[in-house]
Amino acid sequence: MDIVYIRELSVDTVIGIFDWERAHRQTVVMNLELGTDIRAAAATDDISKTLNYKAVTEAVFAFVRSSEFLLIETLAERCAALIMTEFEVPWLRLSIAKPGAMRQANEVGVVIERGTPLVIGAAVDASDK
Ligand SMILES: Nc1nc2c(c(=O)[nH]1)N=C([C@H](O)[C@@H](O)CO)CN2
Repeated sequence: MDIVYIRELSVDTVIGIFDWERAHRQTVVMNLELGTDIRAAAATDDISKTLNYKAVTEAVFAFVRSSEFLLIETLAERCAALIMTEFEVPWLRLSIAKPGAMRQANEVGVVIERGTPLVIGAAVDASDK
């Protein structure tokens, strides 16, 4: 499986369980690893044959910016569903961090993996040997 990735996507949004968090936007930082098969795009040099990271970045940015969830778990799950549905991504790993949410820590957050990794290439069958 190949991966198209987006690192350190920063978005201002309403997120959190406390009153002050409902009143002030905070920055969340996202990392995305998106399972794909890049071979058709590489063979043709054609953007339409790959997972366009610009399109994914813009869609995720717009969704997160307009969201108002309490938990980063909910935000992560909804972003995963959006990406897998709109961009036909079969597998992804996604992290969301809230830098500065905790005085004692540099950042806190969640990492989720969803879907089934793509298997690329012929499987080796032991009975063929
Ligand atoms: N697992 C989680 N724990 C906490 C969350 C969260 O979204 N997921 N949120 C908070 C508060 O909103 C926090 O960010 C403020 O300090 C606490 N724990």
